[in-house]
Amino acid sequence: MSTTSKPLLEVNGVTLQYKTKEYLITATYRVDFKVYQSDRFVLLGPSGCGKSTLLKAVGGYLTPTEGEIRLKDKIVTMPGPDRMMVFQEFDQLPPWKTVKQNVMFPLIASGKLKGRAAEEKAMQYIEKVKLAAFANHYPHQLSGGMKQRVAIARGMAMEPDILLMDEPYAALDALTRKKMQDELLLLWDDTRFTVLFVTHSIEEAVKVGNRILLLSPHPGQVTAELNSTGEDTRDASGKSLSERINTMLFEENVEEEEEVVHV
Ligand SMILES: Nc1ncnc2c1ncn2[C@@H]1O[C@H](COP(=O)(O)OP(=O)(O)OP(=O)(O)O)[C@@H](O)[C@H]1O
Repeated sequence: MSTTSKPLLEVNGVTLQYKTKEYLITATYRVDFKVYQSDRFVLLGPSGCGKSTLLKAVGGYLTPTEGEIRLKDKIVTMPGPDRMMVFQEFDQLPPWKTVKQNVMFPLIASGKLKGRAAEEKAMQYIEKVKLAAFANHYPHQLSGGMKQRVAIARGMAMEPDILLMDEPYAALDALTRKKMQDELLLLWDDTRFTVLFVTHSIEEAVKVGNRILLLSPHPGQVTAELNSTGEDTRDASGKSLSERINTMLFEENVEEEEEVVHV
């Protein structure tokens, strides 16, 4: 990330609400952050602080009540191929499609490419994630880490500006989760994609992110923004980054009732 370059994604004073006839829930309140090219930007905060809601808004599935979201200076108003969501649980790859067919699918479904061109583009990204030898395999023949690479290749083949990942490892056991995080970082070393990553694990945020945005409990507001080297380094006072984050997130928190305003 270079602060002198222009941000890729800007979230400016974004308030997000869920409104129905019966209720109004404020999920985030006036959130600001900027994501730069090749950032691994993590949204971190307790359950219910609005991380997924923010990601949905960046994806264009939800319109801010207040503020704006800009991608390459253009206001986000709807979903688009410039923002690809990498789905939670990589078993969502259709099992009846081969690796190549899985990666080709969004290219064809979106009308971006057809036939041979779609196949070539898919193969280009399958090679990037080092799965060329498995292009004709089916998802059940792959390890979890390989499935993750297919899911990322599928997102990257669309050549989006940013990949969106919502708690991708939440359902995994600790060992598999660690492996998947390592795989993601290796892949990032090779390709330098930009990713906006949601988690509520401090450990995961410190490892996966180069920048971490801390959100307060419901409704989510920015508490702090921190850099991470990937190591849980100690500062001059002897406190590790994860300890400092833990203090910032939880020290003064009292368990709060969800704020539901009946209208
Ligand atoms: N579709 C919805 N309709 C109404 N309220 C919703 C909806 N989705 C989320 N919310 C509410 O918005 C708030 C933020 O939810 P969100 O899922 O964004 O939080 P989160 O930080 O991603 O939580 P978690 O870590 O548990 O996934 C919560 O109070 C939640 O109950």
